[in-house]
Amino acid sequence: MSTVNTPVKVAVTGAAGQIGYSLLFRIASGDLLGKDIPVQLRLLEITPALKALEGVVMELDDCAFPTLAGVEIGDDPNVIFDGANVALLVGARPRSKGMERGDLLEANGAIFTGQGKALNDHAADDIRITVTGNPANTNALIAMSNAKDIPTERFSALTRLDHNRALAQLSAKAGVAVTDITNMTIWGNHSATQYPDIFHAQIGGRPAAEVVNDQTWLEDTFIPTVAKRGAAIIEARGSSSAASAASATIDHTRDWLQGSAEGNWLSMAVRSDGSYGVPEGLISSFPVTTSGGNWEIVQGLEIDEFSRARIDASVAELDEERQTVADLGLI
Ligand SMILES: NC(=O)C1=CN([C@@H]2O[C@H](COP(=O)(O)OP(=O)(O)OC[C@H]3O[C@@H](n4cnc5c(N)ncnc54)[C@H](O)[C@@H]3O)[C@@H](O)[C@H]2O)C=CC1
Ligand SMILES: O=C([O-])CC(=O)C(=O)O
Repeated sequence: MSTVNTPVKVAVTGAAGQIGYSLLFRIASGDLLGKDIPVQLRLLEITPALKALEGVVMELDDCAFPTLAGVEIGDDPNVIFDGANVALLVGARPRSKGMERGDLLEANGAIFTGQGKALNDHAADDIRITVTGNPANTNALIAMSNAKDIPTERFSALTRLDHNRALAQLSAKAGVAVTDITNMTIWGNHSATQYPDIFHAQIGGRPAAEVVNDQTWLEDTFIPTVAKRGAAIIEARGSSSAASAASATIDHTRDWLQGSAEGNWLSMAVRSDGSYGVPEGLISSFPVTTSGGNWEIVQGLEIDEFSRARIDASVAELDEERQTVADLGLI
């Protein structure tokens, strides 16, 4: 992606927002690309937020990060995405009072059609795109559909926060370190319908569901806690997850670029090729392995009836979202 002297260009949208405030400093300090890779940040915001963003840039300057090779800011995606090697699409229109799901998809549709086109026309040939802004899966679908020259496998949406939340809940229940758990999977949509699957997860090499051996906990506590964690954070903190979302955005994109660990897999929402009965073309979360900037859906997992019903429910929601944005002419 870069020689030692050429900075990697990382574009971040919604850079003056909450997630941006946690994310930018981590990228600038080398957590995304490595401590010896210079990075140029290219930060996109809407015009009224540019002044706040200037303040964030002043703070980035004041950190004197050795890896930070420059910062560009602006409100035109055609300029900010120019030459970008990595794009983290965080900025999105939040749901406001009285807004229906369809309204939210429409409001974000305008953002992600424009950004998809701008990426198509201006990003570097090796661009990798992570969508964090909600509704993340369908926003990624919109951007992908509006960037016809970018290979579809370069688009992904974030379910790593859900994956990390699932690791944390399972490690607490089983009394093991998160590092003892492998092969966690989030299936489907980044929404309350998502399915965190511990039937294929392992704890110290044994099936996690067997180690826990508590179906009631799985159904009544684990799955709803993970799936509704975003709402619980909003309830407790008064605003949505930001530091953990930034951290997951780094984990997701770093592991995509640098490769997953041998013997483990990750959850990423990527374009379905029809695997596991997920309709082709939907951006759905799967177990994936990564290597050299590419991902592959893990094949051959046995899906029992319990898991099947939950995967199908989340995928049905994604299908409905796709239909809504298709009806709006966004894809
Ligand atoms: N996928 C996931 O796991 C998670 C996703 N999220 C989502 O991430 C998004 C950002 O969250 P926060 O940073 O907390 O929100 P925020 O409201 O603090 O920041 C969003 C920023 O995006 C900017 N923005 C809006 N439209 C834009 C556009 N067209 N171009 C560039 N920037 C634009 C806004 O001006 C604002 O500064 C939200 O959609 C949130 O729901 C949040 C947590 C987890
Ligand atoms: O629920 C929200 O609005 C924020 C989010 O996506 C999460 O924390 O998972």
